This record gives sequence, C-alpha cells and structure tokens, in this order.
Amino acid sequence: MIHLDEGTVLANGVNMPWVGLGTCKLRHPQAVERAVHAALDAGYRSIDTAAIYQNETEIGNALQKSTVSRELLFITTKLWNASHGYNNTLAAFDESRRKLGVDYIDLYMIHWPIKGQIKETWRALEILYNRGDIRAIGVSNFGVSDLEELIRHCEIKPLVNQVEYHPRLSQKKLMHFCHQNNIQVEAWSPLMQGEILHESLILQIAEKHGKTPAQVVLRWALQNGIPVIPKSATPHRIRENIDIFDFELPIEDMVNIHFLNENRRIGPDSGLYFYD
Ligand SMILES: NC(=O)C1=CN([C@@H]2O[C@H](COP(=O)(O)OP(=O)(O)OC[C@H]3O[C@@H](n4cnc5c(N)ncnc54)[C@H](OP(=O)(O)O)[C@@H]3O)[C@@H](O)[C@H]2O)C=CC1
Ligand SMILES: O=C1CO[C@H](CO)[C@@H](O)[C@@H]1O
Repeated sequence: MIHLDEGTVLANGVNMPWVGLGTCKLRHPQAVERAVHAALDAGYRSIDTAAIYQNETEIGNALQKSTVSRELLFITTKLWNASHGYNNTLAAFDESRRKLGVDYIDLYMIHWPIKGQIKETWRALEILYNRGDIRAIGVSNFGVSDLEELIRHCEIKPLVNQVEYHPRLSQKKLMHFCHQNNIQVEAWSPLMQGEILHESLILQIAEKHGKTPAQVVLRWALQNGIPVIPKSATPHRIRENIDIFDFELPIEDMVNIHFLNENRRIGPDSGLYFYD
C-alpha cells in the first residue's frame, strides 16, 4: 500500500510527494488562494507551477498566508523556453524564486527540450543545485534522445522528467529508459484534462471500489510509481484528488487500465515549442 506521508524518494534522497496541485491556467489571485489553501488543508504539500503560468507571485502570496511551514512544502517551478542559456537561466531562476517568496526551490526543471543551449542551461541548474538553491533539478517533456544527449555531457543527471502521462499515454519506452537511469517520471495532465473520466472501464472500476473516476486514474498512476499533479480550481475536487490512499487497485484493474493505452496525447508533443 502506498502511503500519503511517504512520497517517492529521488536518486539524491529528496522525498517528493505523490500528489501535487497542478496550477496551469489558475491565475486570478483569489482563485489561486482558494485552490492553494484548499489543497494545503486537504494535506497537499506539493505545488506545481512554471514561469509561463504567470501565477508564481499569486502562489507565493497564498503560501505566505498559510501556516504550513516551508520545510514541509515541495515547490516545483520551471524555466521557460525563452530563458535558456547560462546567464538567462540564473536570472530566470532568481525571478521565479523572488515571485514565489522562498529561499530555495524544491524542484526546478527545464520546461521543454529546446535545442541549442541546453548544455549551458543545465550547467546553470547544476550550479544552483550545488549552491543549495534547488533541492532537485529536473527536466520536462524530454524524450529518450533528449535525455541521452543531456546525460552524455552533464555532471549531475536529471532527477525527474515531468511528462504527459495517463491511461491513454503510458509512455512505455520512456518509462523504461527513465527507470534504467534512476530518473523519476512525474505525470502532467494525469486526468487527461478530464477526458479519460468518461471512459466506461474507468467508470466501472470506480463504482466497484466506491471511488470516483479521477481517484481511480490517479491511483493507477501511483501504483505504477508515478507521482501526479492534477489541476483543479474546485475545492471539492482538490480534496477528492488526494483522497486516494485508502484503497488499492488489484492487478486485474491495473492491467485492464493499461490496455486503454493508445499512445494518444491531449497536450503538445515535444516537437511543438512556444517561445513567448
Ligand atoms: N510540464 C508541462 O509541460 C506541463 C505541465 N502541466 C502541469 O500539470 C498540471 C495538470 O495538468 P492539466 O493539463 O491541468 O490537466 P489535468 O489532467 O490535471 O486536468 C485538469 C482538468 O480536470 C478537471 N478536474 C480536476 N479534478 C477533477 C475531478 N476530480 N473530477 C472531474 N474533473 C476534474 C479540472 O477542472 P476544474 O479546475 O474546473 O476543477 C480541469 O479542467 C497542470 O496544471 C500543470 O501544473 C500541464 C501541462 C504541461
Ligand atoms: O506546462 C505547460 C502548459 O502550458 C504551456 C503553454 O502555455 C505548455 O507549453 C506547457 O507545456
């Protein structure tokens, strides 16, 4: 049985919570505060943001108003595509850290594998990591060849790769590579932005366990060893999405969900980049 208070342990020993709050498209200060406080009250300790989400200041303000101490939090943010390069990365990191109102970031990642300056960008992340400004460095949306290239020249291997992952996209080859290289995969869009919640198999399994479709899908990811960052602006759904530690999917449910894979994405693929 996976326990809420345990989390997954990264290759450098840092504990990463199984469930974090996704915050993409959450921008209005009151909406951010409501979601962050609902999450902290429900037991979340992990918050996922990114420079491009334009909500780091609002998240920082919401965290300042909470009574949860900094050491218990796991804050992830990401370097945007337009900020690659050694000096740009150091400056972008400082800006994110300032907006979030914290001394250090728990997990800082390259948002997309932009060709050109990854080597210099990663070197900046390694410096920040060695200084203690970041507890874990990682990447997002890296495929096997992007990881191979990075691993060839880096001193510190990425600890996490955050990618799209849900029952329609089980990422078999990437999972295998990350496992072999001690890189923790983390799931974005773990609910497939809601689409998978209408699938009849998921509905059936949910009914059988007295849980909701979202809980089944998130639990499936956890039992595959993948931490999740479901986004919701709705307090009752935020609570629902972390209430997944009191049941276990038997092997037949795990396998049947696995067969839903269609290698189908709901979000952009790594071939599509945004620079602004
Ligand atoms: N690294 C990357 O490139 C990317 C990272 N991400 C990160 O991953 C997070 C999650 O991904 P996201 O794309 O937001 O999609 P999700 O798969 O988390 O789905 C979010 C949607 O599902 C709805 N929802 C949430 N919980 C429930 C529930 N229990 N029952 C029914 N509906 C529910 C939400 O609605 P409502 O809010 O109205 O409750 C929202 O519309 C992002 O917020 C972001 O932090 C996302 C995309 C790319
Ligand atoms: O995290 C993400 C969500 O939104 C961005 C676009 O604005 C994506 O590029 C990205 O991967």
